[in-house]
Amino acid sequence: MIRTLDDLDASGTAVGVRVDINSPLTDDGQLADDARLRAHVDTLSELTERNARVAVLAHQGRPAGDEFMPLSAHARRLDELLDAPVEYIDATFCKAARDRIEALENGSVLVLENTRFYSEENMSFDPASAAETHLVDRLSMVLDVFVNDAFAAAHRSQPSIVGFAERLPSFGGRVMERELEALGEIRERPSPRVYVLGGAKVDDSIEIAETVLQSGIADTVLTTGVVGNAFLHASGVSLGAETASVVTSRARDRLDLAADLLERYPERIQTPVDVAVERDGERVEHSIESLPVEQPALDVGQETIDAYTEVFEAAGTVVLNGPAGVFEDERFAVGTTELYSGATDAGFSIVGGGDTAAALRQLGLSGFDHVSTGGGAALALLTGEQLPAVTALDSKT
Ligand SMILES: Nc1ncnc2c1ncn2[C@@H]1O[C@H](COP(=O)(O)OP(=O)(O)OP(=O)(O)O)[C@@H](O)[C@H]1O
Ligand SMILES: O=C(O)[C@H](O)COP(=O)(O)O
Repeated sequence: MIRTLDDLDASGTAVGVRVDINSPLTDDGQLADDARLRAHVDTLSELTERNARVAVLAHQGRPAGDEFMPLSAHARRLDELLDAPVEYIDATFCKAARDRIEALENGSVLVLENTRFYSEENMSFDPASAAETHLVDRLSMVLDVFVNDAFAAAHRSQPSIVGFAERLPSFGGRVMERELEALGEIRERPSPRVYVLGGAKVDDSIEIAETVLQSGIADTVLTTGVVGNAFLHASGVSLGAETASVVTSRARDRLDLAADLLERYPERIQTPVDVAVERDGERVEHSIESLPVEQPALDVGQETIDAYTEVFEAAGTVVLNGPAGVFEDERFAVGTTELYSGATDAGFSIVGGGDTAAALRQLGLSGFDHVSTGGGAALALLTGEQLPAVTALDSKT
């Protein structure tokens, strides 16, 4: 069990808070979505209301990526979202940054610059080595305690995620606490547990299917999206050249594993029984028996939706990751809309995945028991992995 804000006497202390506000950006570097910022409001407000001096640490994008940007827009948005004053400095751990932290008034917030502007933050370290990095070493001089609220980056062993717990009294923030509570005890959630794997990360999803089936975390895996097409292809269904080419370009070396899983778990993996394609500008559905067709399969069809919805009705827990079709096009958002809505009928429904959460907002879907802020971190927990951030916090409790 990690220590939480309930265990922290925050008043007057300088608290370093690692958050994950890595967000989609517009072409001119503005925030396209602020969901991850809003998620951290509880933790940050609680600390400022309790008179702490708060230094926010966060990353945005990856080096050389399109979204590798300063955190100035994030700081402006946090200033709007929080009642406390929020400042920004384009430095992370140099003397100027440390002086600003020391000069902070109780109850105010300073957003430090993108941690990934510094090379060490883009590498993996064990906690003891992470504690020796320049970022952790220098910030530890001016911080009294550390709060890790960055659940969505908890699967990374980067200095700002795992290093501070070696140097400072460390606690999990409210996002970290809530996510671990909802996702950490997946084996305790009511069965049958059903995983719906869609989207386009085919190799990852095939591996997840193997882990959750083998470990018994999932009773049933339902496949949709390109993942569903990949399982169909692996089972020998001739989908047509276009769909097969999307599948093989996405699944580099895991199609054999998909075929193997279908043989090992014939009763526990379901593949689509029909698909939707575009013909003359219209959505047209085809049963699997009537394939191949020339056009690419862009969504699951109505019979698949009905069959999967029936599985949800008897499910104790449903975990969904990845859209069921090309939801960006209204004609092919049917599978995603209906399956995600149907899943809310299960005893407990969990949605994970950064793009998935964006799809839900775009399609106006809600009513889930838990929508995770994490993509990779959520899936890592839902396949039973131990997260480095949690190990670091745990070891110091
Ligand atoms: N049948 C299909 N053919 C082509 N593309 C598809 C199909 N079904 C879904 N997609 C695409 O998959 C993409 C999303 O897949 P992705 O695996 O990135 O989702 P995610 O798991 O929510 O993401 P993340 O793991 O990054 O949070 C969407 O852009 C959607 O258009
Ligand atoms: O968006 C995410 O999943 C997290 O912010 C982690 O980002 P990363 O995959 O670039 O480490």
